[in-house]
Amino acid sequence: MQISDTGHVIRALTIAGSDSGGGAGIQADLKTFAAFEVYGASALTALTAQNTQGVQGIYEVAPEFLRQQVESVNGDIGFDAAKIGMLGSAAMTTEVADIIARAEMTNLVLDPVMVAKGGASLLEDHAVHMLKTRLLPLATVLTPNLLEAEVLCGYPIHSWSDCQQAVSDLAKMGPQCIVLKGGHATWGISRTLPDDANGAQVFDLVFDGSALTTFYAPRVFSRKTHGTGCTLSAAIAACLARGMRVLDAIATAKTFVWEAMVSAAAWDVGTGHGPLDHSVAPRFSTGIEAGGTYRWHNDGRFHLEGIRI
Ligand SMILES: Nc1ncnc2c1ncn2[C@@H]1O[C@H](COP(=O)(O)OP(=O)(O)OP(=O)(O)O)[C@@H](O)[C@H]1O
Ligand SMILES: Cc1ncc(CO)c(N)n1
Repeated sequence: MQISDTGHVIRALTIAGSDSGGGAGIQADLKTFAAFEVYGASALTALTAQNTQGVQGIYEVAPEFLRQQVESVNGDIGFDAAKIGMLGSAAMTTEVADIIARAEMTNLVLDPVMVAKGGASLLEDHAVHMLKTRLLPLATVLTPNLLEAEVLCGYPIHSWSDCQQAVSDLAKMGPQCIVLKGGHATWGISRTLPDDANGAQVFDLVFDGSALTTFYAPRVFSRKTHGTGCTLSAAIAACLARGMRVLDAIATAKTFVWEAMVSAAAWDVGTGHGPLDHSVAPRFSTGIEAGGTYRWHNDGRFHLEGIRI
């Protein structure tokens, strides 16, 4: 376990849904915290009966009981960072916003989970307004995928300039930093990316309110992508808990997801969209500067474009 300068064990809290299949949600978050040697606590918003093929059922937790879980953790263990994942309902979204606002929490990573990989809805439509107005302003880092960014912005995102417009509009809603995840970019959008002729690159576009930072990594051609978003946001939270700068935390988290995806290609869990391998060792990025374009190199790190290695 990592110990802080003041001598306490570094802790992170996940407020999210349970995935019985173990690949996404709370389970992915706790495995990720452990990989980063951060003590993980959890508060469950919902239980899903889920596997690599899809979501078979959802059992909602009462919002008051979510509050009780957070109070139990906060009153005894505490946490240095938190991540929010699946919220399920508008009532739960409001409850979590109230809890977070009152806790005056720093280091909050908000993954605006809306739909599972198989297509099941994980957020009521009318919760989106609450998410936008109550939770986005409290986020240190917001991590929408393309579909989630489209819902939050209210327009389709079909090109690189749409992506730039979207992160700028999302920043106006209050989060300090936005990571627009490009994992779901279709071949069409990939062709419109700078310097990507055949969609072989996956991009993430980061905006901190003043500068755009772009990360490119080689696309991993794998069906084992269940829980990539949960793992990314949990890894960012773990890195923030450890005291890392936001951009270094994002680059480190991306590296972890990429390595976990590549490693998972070697084995099978379930018959559908398999989970990642959370047992890979994190590789820490440092010195990532706002405004740069970073590209993955086969030494396993992101390098600033134009710099010889
Ligand atoms: N095929 C891929 N190859 C390499 N990196 C990928 C791939 N798919 C996703 N990623 C990366 O994984 C991270 C999560 O992105 P993604 O767009 O899949 O999130 P998500 O849709 O929220 O995930 P989830 O399915 O868990 O909800 C991003 O950093 C993205 O760039
Ligand atoms: C519980 C849960 N949270 C988030 C996701 C998104 O991957 C999922 N599939 N299941």
